[in-house]
Amino acid sequence: MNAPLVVAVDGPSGSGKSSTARGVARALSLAYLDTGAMYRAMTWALLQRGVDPTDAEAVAQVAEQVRLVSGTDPDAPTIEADGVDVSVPIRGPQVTAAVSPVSAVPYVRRLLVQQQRAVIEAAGDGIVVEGRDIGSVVAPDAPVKVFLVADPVARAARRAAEDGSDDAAATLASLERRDAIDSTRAASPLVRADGAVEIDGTHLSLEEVVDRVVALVREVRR
Ligand SMILES: Nc1ncnc2c1ncn2[C@@H]1O[C@H](COP(=O)(O)OP(=O)(O)O)[C@@H](O)[C@H]1O
Ligand SMILES: Nc1ccn([C@H]2C[C@H](O)[C@@H](COP(=O)(O)OP(=O)(O)O)O2)c(=O)n1
Repeated sequence: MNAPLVVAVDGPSGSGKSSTARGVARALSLAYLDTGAMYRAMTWALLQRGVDPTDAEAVAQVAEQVRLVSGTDPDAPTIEADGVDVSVPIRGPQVTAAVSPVSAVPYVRRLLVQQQRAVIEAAGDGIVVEGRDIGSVVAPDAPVKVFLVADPVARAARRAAEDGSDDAAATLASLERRDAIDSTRAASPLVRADGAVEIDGTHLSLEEVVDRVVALVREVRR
């Protein structure tokens, strides 16, 4: 059996990774994996257990107990932690504020990268995987790698609209704080992977971004 086709979509917060990856998966009948949801679900489970997310040693000690299950249907992605559907609470402000330090802990990354590779191997025809280190660490051999960027002000405005917040300045500050931690951490920082095609979605519609990625996939499939 051939290895599944992997489409890696990386980029900073709010650049459009989830929407683009789901759109591409739908257009090409591929599976979809949101690795950010896994880091968020891990963070949720640690907070539930009373672990201080900035205490790297405690985080590493408890992380192994957490059982995550990711559903890969782009029309209805799911994420469970310890048997609980956490799709809603992982988007809340407590998890958003705590996820960057948790995802900077090398042991957490080792655990989750292992699980992500298992999901990729189990994907039939192929899978669109989105996150920060997919093209650089999780699937460096992916034949299609996209680095999606957008102007921070546009990213914050989109995210604030999505969250129903009228405080775009606060959203921008939170997003820039997370960008800074995610890009400067020692373990798998957000970088443009070797061979990744950069797409700037600031002035493109979601459909245009999806079409560009679909075209990249069709090129490698020819
Ligand atoms: N090219 C685009 N044009 C306009 N809005 C977009 C575009 N791409 C994404 N969005 C919107 O921006 C918000 C954040 O997108 P999302 O896919 O969640 O980003 P990420 O996964 O990178 O955090 C969503 O509300 C989404 O609908
Ligand atoms: N492959 C990944 C995916 C996400 N992360 C971290 C970095 C992010 O701050 C958090 C949350 O990721 P998520 O993609 O849900 O964040 P946004 O929705 O883009 O704001 O997880 C990571 O370190 N590696």
